Amino acid sequence: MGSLQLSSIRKAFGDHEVLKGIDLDVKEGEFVIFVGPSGCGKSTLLRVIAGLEDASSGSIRIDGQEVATVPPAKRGIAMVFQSYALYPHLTVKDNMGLGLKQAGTPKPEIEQRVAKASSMLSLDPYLARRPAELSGGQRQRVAIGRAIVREPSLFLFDEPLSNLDAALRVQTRLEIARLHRRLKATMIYVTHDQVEAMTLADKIVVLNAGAIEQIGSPMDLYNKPANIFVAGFIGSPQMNFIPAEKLGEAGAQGAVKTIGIRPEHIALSRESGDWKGKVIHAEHLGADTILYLETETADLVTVRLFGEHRYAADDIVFATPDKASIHRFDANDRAIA
Ligand SMILES: Nc1ncnc2c1ncn2[C@@H]1O[C@H](COP(=O)(O)OP(=O)(O)OP(=O)(O)O)[C@@H](O)[C@H]1O
Repeated sequence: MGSLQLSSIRKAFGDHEVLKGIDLDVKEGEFVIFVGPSGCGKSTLLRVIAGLEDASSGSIRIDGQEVATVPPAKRGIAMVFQSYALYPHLTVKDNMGLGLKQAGTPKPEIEQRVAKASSMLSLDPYLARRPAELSGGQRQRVAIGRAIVREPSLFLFDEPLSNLDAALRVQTRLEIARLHRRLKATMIYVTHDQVEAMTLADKIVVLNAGAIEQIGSPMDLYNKPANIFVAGFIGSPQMNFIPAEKLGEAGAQGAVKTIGIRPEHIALSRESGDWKGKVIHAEHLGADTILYLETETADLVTVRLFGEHRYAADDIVFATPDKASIHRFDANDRAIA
């Protein structure tokens, strides 16, 4: 239960086409994450799957059944929103059970399903409280609990962690990962947080201006980005891009227009190396040191070194890219294998 196929999904608001023909195959039990810049259509795509928006054209099949004309409540989907969307006057327990009650589920079954979800999410101590008496993280767990009790075949999450502070985000992220392993349910999740995407997803869908740029596992996208957009979007700090002609490679390999090298794939030395440069800024993060260099070949090269290093602004250094980790792109920004 819980497979999803999207074919040629288009969505326009007036004459503004927000989704430009989306094809996607999600297998039962998969954790799929949509990422992309603000406004690229992530939330709209999720809302179309949920039935909260109608697609302008295209087909949506859940477990092989076309659902384009099936109302949201009948799609076997539960959605968790960034804003939690809890009822303030109801207790945690009643918030979690409300959907089942409205669907006419017998009371003993509601009790049993709420108890199970509550224990899974460590919400037992809070069942009698109202949302105002909970922290943001606890509220989001209640919203997730409300989704779980419905035993949907498909969970949809719309930036569920973005209202939480950094520590709670990590904790709730781990809870969602554990939940996915326990429930073995299909989950589709929208985020603009790369770390969430890289750590939770079986499969990441990178969207840009209403179209899919690439679909792949987190490590596929990191190691084999299909184009400059994906290469620049996945990985932080961002990959360095250098016009090939500046490196003298264009002559040797005519099709190569741009060279990409990730900051963590560049070695640094004070004595010798491929590119001479000057440190214009150094960020000492403890676990990492991030250096921004001005070099003869590129205006700005970002280098990420593991651990602490004593480089400072104005130091003269030599940077050497790891040859095996270089990405090459053609004139259409596509990766050259
Ligand atoms: N109801 C609507 N009416 C008109 N335009 C809309 C509507 N909903 C979304 N849009 C537009 O569609 C585009 C995609 O919006 P969407 O919310 O899907 O993007 P997103 O990728 O989720 O962005 P963000 O990361 O900022 O939430 C935007 O240009 C937005 O302004």
